[in-house]
Amino acid sequence: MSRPSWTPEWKALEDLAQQQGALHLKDLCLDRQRFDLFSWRSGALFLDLSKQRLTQETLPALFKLARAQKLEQAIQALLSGAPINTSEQRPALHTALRLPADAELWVEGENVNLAIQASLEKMAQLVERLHQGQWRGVTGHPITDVVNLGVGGSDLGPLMVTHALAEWRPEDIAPLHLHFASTMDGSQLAERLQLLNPETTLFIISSKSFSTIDTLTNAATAKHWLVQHLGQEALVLKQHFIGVSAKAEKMSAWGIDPQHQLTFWDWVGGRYSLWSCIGLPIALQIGMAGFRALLAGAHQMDQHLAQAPLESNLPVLLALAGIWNINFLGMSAQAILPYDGRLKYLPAYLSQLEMESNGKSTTQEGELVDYATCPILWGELGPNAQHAFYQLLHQGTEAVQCDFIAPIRRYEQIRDPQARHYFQGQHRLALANCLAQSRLLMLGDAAVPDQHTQRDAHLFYRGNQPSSTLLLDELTPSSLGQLLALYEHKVFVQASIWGINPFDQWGVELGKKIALSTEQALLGQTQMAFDPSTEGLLALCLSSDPLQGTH
Ligand SMILES: O=P(O)(O)OC[C@H]1O[C@](O)(CO)[C@@H](O)[C@@H]1O
Repeated sequence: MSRPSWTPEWKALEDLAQQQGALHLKDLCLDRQRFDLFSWRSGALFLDLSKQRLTQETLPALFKLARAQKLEQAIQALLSGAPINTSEQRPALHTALRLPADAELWVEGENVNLAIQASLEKMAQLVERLHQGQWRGVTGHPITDVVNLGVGGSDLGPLMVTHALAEWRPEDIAPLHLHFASTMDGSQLAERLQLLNPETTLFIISSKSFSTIDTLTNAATAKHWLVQHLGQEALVLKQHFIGVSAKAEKMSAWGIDPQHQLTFWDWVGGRYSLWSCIGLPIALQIGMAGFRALLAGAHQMDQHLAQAPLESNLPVLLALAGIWNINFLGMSAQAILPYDGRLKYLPAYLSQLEMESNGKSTTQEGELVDYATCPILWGELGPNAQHAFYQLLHQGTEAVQCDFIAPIRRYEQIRDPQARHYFQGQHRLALANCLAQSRLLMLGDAAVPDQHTQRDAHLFYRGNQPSSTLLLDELTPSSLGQLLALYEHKVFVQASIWGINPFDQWGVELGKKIALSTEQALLGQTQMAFDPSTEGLLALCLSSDPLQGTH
């Protein structure tokens, strides 16, 4: 495939950007048709791009670029299980994980859905035992607390969804509290262990590779804590650990009972794995029925991706708006701004999804790109960010594209009418702020005509910051599944247009290797020469290491 930047379609977009670069959003939105022209619905999601700096010429030109880059064929290759992760010679089949139970997907002579359904079944049995209070620790007490030990995709997805859907916890299950510990320095685990009872605590060691040092170090500390309090190492391993990984042999070598191992496949990328048994904490939180509803929502979006024409295909539209901003309007930052506290961990999850997937600078053909790829993506709950970094969005020097995300309806399940009244009032306030902020970012101080009488420069809002608004009818397992699959596919569409592989992450490997040799130096076990800066810092750490001599 030719580089996108060498195609006539790219050149046409550059010309368009030259002609339209000076257009301000406040002028574009004089067109009363704009909302109808630039908004679309799929299932429970409504996407509004009318606050993007798009015109009626821009989108068709972007569709031409997408077609020139063979986007439709790329989507087909993704969904059919073609080996599109070329640097690791395998498919990226997270979409297979959410197929309906009776669907078939044949990849290299095997219907992969059989193994997927069997894995879900084993997961359901473990969930059932814990929900019924039948899983007991070594002293015979039922498990009440489950700690997920994992990092990256083995932490961020389950953490985010578990938090987002906490209200969907079935009422008729045994009390079960979920906790997450990811950081290698042990701070989260140390804090948790102080509050937990070893007799009633179960750990999930969640690691696709089962070789991630962060997770294995936390797991070793957890095992030591249990054995210290309960003795009986063999029983502790059996009764207090579940393993989730693509490497069954490594779980067995660590000591996890095969009955308590859940396995998945190399063709599920870590950051795309919440749909697999890595999603065990989600199923523990919302039950298997809720977990299956999440999968079904994602499948609905997969079908939309496969079937909708590019012109009304939500992931394609979201991706193309991003391509326009990044490659033709020169924006290198993107903010994720949910206006719902339940989506607190969505920005961190999307940071991994987008930046680990598309933070690349070589094409699939091994050439250096001569265009920008993934922007720096960060975010925070919108209402909190208003009191933190929105100042930069409104008056800083950076152009930032923003994604505003909110449910339309909330708190309908609260039975007490008075409490419902107060909470729905709070949600209305959040929605009002969401719409007001995107409007102000678009229009600048033209949003408030009186402001024009102010001449002081420090009061000036320039506006023209583009944003997308994503409204969910309400936040449910299904709508969240649709939203997450939307972003997964947006990432894939952008990667396809940029000609990069979104499914590998070689850029994180070297850091892991050199951390090992650096740890050797901190243990005083290497004569290896470092650079002067690192040597200076190592010397400082070594001179005050309380563990020196005890290793
Ligand atoms: O599940 P694992 O194998 O422990 O990996 C955790 C994370 O580490 C990474 O490989 C990056 O180091 C991520 O891609 C992955 O989600």
